[in-house]
Amino acid sequence: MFIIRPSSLFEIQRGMSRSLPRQHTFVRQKSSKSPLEAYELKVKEGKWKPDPYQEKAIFAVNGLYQELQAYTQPPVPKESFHLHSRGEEKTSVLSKFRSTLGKYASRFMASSRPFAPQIPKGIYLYGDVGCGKTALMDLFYNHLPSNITRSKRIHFHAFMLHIHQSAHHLKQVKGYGFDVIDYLSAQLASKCTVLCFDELQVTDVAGALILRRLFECLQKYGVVIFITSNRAPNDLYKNGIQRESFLPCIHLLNESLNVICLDSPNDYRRLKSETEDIYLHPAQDPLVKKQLQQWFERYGNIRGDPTHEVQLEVFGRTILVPKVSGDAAWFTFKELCGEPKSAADYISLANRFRAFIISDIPQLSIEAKDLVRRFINFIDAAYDSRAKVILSADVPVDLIYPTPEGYKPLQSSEISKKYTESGEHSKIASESNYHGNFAGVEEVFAFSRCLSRLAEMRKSDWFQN
Ligand SMILES: Nc1ncnc2c1ncn2[C@@H]1O[C@H](COP(=O)(O)OP(=O)(O)OP(=O)(O)O)[C@@H](O)[C@H]1O
Repeated sequence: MFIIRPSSLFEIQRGMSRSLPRQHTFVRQKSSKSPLEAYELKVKEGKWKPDPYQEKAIFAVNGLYQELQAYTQPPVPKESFHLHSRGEEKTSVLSKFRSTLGKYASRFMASSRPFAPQIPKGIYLYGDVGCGKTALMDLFYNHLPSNITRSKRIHFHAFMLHIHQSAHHLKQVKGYGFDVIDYLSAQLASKCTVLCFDELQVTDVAGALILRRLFECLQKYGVVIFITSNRAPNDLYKNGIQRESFLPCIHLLNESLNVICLDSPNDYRRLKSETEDIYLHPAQDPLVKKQLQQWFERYGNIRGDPTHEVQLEVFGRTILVPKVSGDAAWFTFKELCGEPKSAADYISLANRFRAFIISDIPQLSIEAKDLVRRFINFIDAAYDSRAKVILSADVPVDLIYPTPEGYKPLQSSEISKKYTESGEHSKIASESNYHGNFAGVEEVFAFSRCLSRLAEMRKSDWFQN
């Protein structure tokens, strides 16, 4: 048994940034072309298919590029990112006066215009799965004008994990009166003029509240934001608890960003091409079991590194990886998703292993939100690190969880009826604590995105590198 253990909080935080998959630490390719020119070239060279929906969006993206050519971000006020000045402000009369003035000023700014003057409107690009949102964002990011020297492109999920971690640490050091999000935004603003967030989702009330404050602060410090999401701003955190406290954030997104719907019907991940037979069913079939073992041996190193257990330590917790050989890990679905695991856990796993075998996936009922959410988080992490994933399930992979086409919200009475059904699968499925009429609606959409990713991850060229 091996234990991998970061030694200190510093290590954990460094580990966090090191543990971000390649896509999160995205390196910008510099280019003299505009995003529009780069797009046209891709189509001309036949690398991309012509798509009128994307063309409309790329014109708007190019408009932002042109505005950025004339934009200079105002310097971040020094006191905004000094930990000490904030903590010490309470002591003198003068600083009390300054602090009161500051509060009035910030209240005024927050209510009327919480962003730096002349900041170009960023972009909020949303649409269905696989229609090219990230691809267009990447075109923008890789073809920023030469005057924009500082930029970041971050996967939203990983970014929020980082914010939660840093906020937790800062609150322990500075106490609860400290405006953590403003401080972190100032830090970020001092490092980037343009910030690209890929795949924004809002799934919990804490995230919703952080987001609102974060966007206010980033705009105040003159950071131009580009967001991609599967949801329109007005549909974010729909049916969420205390949604009313998120409405100002929606208002801010609508007001300060150019909201573009990429309503293309194309899911480019599903374009026909050679695929591997890696999503196997039924899981109990001896042939399926044999095939899984063969895949494990193909990516493991059975002779040099016989199958063993590994304990991986992530942020002070231990994740047990029951079967490991070389860079391959094998979990049953229950081991991977049957108990609480965070997105950070899955990101760490995806960074450590090159290939995953996930066996015995049951067909989940709609109320098995926690289980499917963990599975989706795992696939997201594996996709971002380009890991190979081989699955066995009771049913074809498309049927593991309902998709929007087959979705019908359950009434509470139907849910309780399902809970009373006996058997292993209904036991797994009954873990969710949800009791409303919209059980699993977010997860249904998230799962269809997950299927789009799985479609790309079974293509032969995914397996070639
Ligand atoms: N016009 C196009 N022609 C061919 N392939 C394309 C085109 N646009 C995008 N793609 C490819 O389609 C795949 C999916 O695109 P992308 O990741 O940008 O989708 P997305 O809208 O961000 O999906 P999701 O919502 O699931 O994250 C990528 O491999 C991308 O390079």
